[in-house]
Amino acid sequence: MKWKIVENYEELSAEAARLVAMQVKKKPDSVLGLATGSTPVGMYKELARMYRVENLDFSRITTFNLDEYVGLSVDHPQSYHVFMQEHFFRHVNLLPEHTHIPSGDASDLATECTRYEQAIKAAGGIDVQILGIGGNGHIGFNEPGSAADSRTRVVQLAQRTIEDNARFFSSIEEVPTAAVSMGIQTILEARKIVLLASGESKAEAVHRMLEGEPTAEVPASLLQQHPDVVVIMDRSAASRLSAECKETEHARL
Ligand SMILES: O=P(O)(O)OC[C@H]1O[C@](O)(CO)[C@@H](O)[C@@H]1O
Repeated sequence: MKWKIVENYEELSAEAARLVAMQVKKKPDSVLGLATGSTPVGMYKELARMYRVENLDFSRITTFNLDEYVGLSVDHPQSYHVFMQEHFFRHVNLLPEHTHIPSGDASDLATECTRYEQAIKAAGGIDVQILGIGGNGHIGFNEPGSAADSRTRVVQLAQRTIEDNARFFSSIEEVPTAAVSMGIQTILEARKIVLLASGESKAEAVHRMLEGEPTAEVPASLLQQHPDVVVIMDRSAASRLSAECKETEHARL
């Protein structure tokens, strides 16, 4: 894995957007894997600026989101469908039929998961997958204990994730307890992975991801087996890395 430590959230967002923009220019019909959560919001804002000001063209880009809450309709204010519209899709020239997010309110969720996997394959697989990281080391909604060979499926959310995400709902009781999520294997099949981590609350997970043994207990550590992962983190997220790890950052990128 390669990593880069930047000063703050603004720099993290700019660096992430720069990597995505490079991909979009290099391959205008790229397939991007997208993430929700607060971390990538700044990256989406910067990409929207690049579209407006620099004519970065998304018209041939296809996107697949990592996950969606079970039970929320596509127009629920806390659904990831609405999140993506608000933070990214409506600000750029992505075609609606090119954007994909699993349906968390499908009547048959198992069929929905299979359909989603097939859609990713039919699109030719994911070129660049953007990831955040949970405070417990989850990626997508693959909570600790998720199998390395897991694919898109219904997952139960860990108590910590429910607590972490309660800030987006009016009460913790409203946070869904399950989600449809791409699996670890689905994520590992992306040709390139860019993981973003910001803030002290991610420091322990980042340390275990980069410096711990790969283990299903820290799903992000399973990324160590992927040949092309870039981690972009700010100083607070990097605060628990060993001195050696911090010093080698540039050599490793
Ligand atoms: O960026 P945040 O809001 O800290 O969320 C981190 C992670 O949590 C999730 O939003 C799910 O809880 C992931 O999709 C994301 O990667």
